Amino acid sequence: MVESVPVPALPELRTERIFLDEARAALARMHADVLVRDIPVIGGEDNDERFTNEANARAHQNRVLALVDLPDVPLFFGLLDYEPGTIEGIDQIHIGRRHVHDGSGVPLVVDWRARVSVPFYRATAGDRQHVVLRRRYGFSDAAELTGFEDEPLVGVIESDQADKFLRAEIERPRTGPMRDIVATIQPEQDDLVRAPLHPSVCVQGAPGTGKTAVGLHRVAYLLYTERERLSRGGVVIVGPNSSFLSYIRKVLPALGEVDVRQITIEELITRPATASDEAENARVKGDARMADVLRKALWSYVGKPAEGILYSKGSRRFRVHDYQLGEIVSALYQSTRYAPGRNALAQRVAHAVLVQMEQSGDSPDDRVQNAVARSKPVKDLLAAVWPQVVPEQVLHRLFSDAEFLAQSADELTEDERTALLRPKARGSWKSAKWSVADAVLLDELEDLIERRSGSLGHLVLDEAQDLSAMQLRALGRRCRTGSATVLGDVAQATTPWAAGSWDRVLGHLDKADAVIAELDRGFRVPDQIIDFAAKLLPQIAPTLGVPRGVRTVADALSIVPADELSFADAIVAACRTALTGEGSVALIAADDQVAGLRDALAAAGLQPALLGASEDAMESSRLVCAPASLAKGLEFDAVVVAEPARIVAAEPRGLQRLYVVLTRAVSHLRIIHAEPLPAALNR
Ligand SMILES: Nc1ncnc2c1ncn2[C@@H]1O[C@H](COP(=O)(O)OP(=O)(O)OP(=O)(O)O)[C@@H](O)[C@H]1O
Repeated sequence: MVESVPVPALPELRTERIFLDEARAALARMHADVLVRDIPVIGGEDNDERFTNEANARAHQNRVLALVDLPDVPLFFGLLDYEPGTIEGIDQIHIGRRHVHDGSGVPLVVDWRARVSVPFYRATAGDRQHVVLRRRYGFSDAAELTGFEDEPLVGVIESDQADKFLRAEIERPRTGPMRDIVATIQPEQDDLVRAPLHPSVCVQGAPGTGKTAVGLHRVAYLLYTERERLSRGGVVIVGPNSSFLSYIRKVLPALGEVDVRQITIEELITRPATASDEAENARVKGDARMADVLRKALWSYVGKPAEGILYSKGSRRFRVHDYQLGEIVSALYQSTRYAPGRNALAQRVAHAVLVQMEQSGDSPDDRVQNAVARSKPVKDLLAAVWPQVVPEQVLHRLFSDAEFLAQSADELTEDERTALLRPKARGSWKSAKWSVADAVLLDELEDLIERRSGSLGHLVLDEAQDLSAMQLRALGRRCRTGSATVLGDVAQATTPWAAGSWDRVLGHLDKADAVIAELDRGFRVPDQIIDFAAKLLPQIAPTLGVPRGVRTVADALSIVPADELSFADAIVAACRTALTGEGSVALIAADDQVAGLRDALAAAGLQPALLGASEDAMESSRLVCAPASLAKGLEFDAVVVAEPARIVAAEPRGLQRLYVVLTRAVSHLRIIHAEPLPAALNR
């Protein structure tokens, strides 16, 4: 949406407005038609029928929601004039967020995802793709059509129209959650949005290059082209925390997609955390070597049969010797998951008994074999050599029994093993408390015991640079046959357990075949701010180049020294100045400084909202106080950063955190400091 376009000759604008009204009316009719349409119901009560009926009802409900006309979302944003004869019967198409047709099925608005819409994003004067003219519309915040600008592609060399619109769109003041970029997707972004479902895609991108936007539009695109395939497994977007999810939650519904789960990894791995970890503890628990530790720990429950078994039927006795049992156990050991291995042991022992029954003249059938497998001697054998275990039991023993840990974790260092041990963990595994990192280990054990069934159709991982190897494995298990879109920036990896490189991330996720792409045009952040923040790159990500800016903004960056006494006043003054401009403002500070500074702002009458305190913090006030740990992925028109040195000192990867914090501003960044700036920024 661009408001500041020149208003063209009035009659044509009037014609366009009438067309917009017609399209709106047509959408309302489509919505009404779906509302009254009967949902097919299959008779019968078994699971298949119930599942089909539920799926039909859900599809109907989603269709109804997708056709709701959102009052502040324009129905179309562009138009293409094609050379006559390019598309049968139509020379002109309006392009919008979804398809709208009139009562007789004639398209009024074509979905941006359709093949014929591609030239809207790709055609240039040098490569017209049969387009004669591209039109872009401007709308008010209430979605009223205010004007349009035409970009002829015939008889011109190249035009910078697109850049003008892009800049206006980026700088349109923010009022809360993220909005879509469907009207101004750039060619390099469009490549990724429209990449096929398989293979998976991994995008490394500097701050503000549009990774999150690309991921969300890609989901909308894939749901358009592959809806059937994806509806079976579903699509899930995993984001770093609930503030971030709240920030992105409106993008897909605005694109007509209402059936995508957007959750944190903790919500996906559904064990609620009741304990917390020190950073070093969590780092070890997230390390890829833990997969091996858990595998060894679990399989160490399987023992060597000390004696054979005797099965009695009437007056007859059948014996399976210890060496025979040993051979069966060895053949099954680690050849399958733990629980099916246990079942197979019972069946194979029973089979050995059956063979003896046959040799003695009986003709036993499957029922007899099952009865033997469930008999007391076989049950006793299982309890002795292949006991039933649950994940909590194994993990609790690992953390509380130093000898057991040492046997299972020979690849960990002594210090790492010490970090895992809980000296006071005396009680039973049933009453043990588990942290977020433990939940991921329990998830791994669960899969080692019994293979997880089902697979998502598509998984989007945002800020994936922060995930541990063990988290990535857990995510990969949920998407075994589906594909993934992995988004992130290794320079923004703030967790001590971060996997480190995209090759490693993709390996742990079991998507090593993914295509790795890079976005390097930073749309969000003005050049002056990018160049300043990029001074940190040689220290935090020496292999990455400096992102390319696309715009400069007057007075984008100012650095204000203060002393301890005037520090809070300087923050208040900077926030006040920022609020004189349009759009959103954030004060970002080290987590332990936020409460005090928020009080100072409140005492000065500025009424800031606290990010993380409620889902709608970013909508409830123009001024938000953001703890540095929650700023990732977010953006604000103006940002005030308090005391960079405190942000750096707060955590092991403080410089990475500072890089994140410095790259949140769309127009203005003010840095207030009483302590010296970190050395890297003074270079
Ligand atoms: N093609 C575009 N048209 C308009 N705005 C865009 C475009 N691409 C990106 N932007 C804007 O740039 C900003 C950054 O986008 P986004 O949050 O997707 O970037 P990111 O790469 O995920 O950033 P970060 O690494 O900081 O999380 C958003 O305001 C987005 O709307």
